[in-house]
Amino acid sequence: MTERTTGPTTPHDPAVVVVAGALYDRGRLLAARRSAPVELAGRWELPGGKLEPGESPEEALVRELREELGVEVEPGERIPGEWPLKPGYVLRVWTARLLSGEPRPLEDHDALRWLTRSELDSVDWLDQDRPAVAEAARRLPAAPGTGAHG
Ligand SMILES: Nc1nc2c([nH]c(=O)n2[C@H]2C[C@H](O)[C@@H](COP(=O)(O)OP(=O)(O)OP(=O)(O)O)O2)c(=O)[nH]1
Repeated sequence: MTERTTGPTTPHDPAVVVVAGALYDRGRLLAARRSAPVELAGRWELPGGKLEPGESPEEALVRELREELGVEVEPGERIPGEWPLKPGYVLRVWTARLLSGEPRPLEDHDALRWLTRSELDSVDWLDQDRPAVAEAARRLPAAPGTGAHG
């Protein structure tokens, strides 16, 4: 897909909102490795994309995860907070539950991994995503059958 090279042009322009999903399945969180643009390629993120005009964040999330991963998801709660990305862009994160399909890196990504809480540090997250991932991890349901709590 095309990459916008500029964000808002004046300080009064609202930031572009990037909606990303903390997609949970069986006690694991989905991490996606970016394949583009070059400055982000190879680093890991929460899949998602830009909110389009007239769309709710939940609609954007469902659309982006369908396009990028080929799955249907049900958005849950917003994870409180807003994280700055490049100038003029902010990241907001919603939890999401997999309804159908097995995620595949169809667009923007070249690898996916399901991570348990103890595996979260095993991938090289984008720096700007780390606080969001930490918040997402706090909400990670315990893996079934582990007896783990908290
Ligand atoms: N989706 C997503 N993008 C992120 C994260 N962290 C981060 O810096 N970004 C950046 C990468 C991109 O510059 C921008 C989001 O653009 P995108 O390329 O994923 O969104 P999109 O599908 O709507 O874009 P486009 O290709 O249609 O232009 O935010 C993240 O966790 N998730």
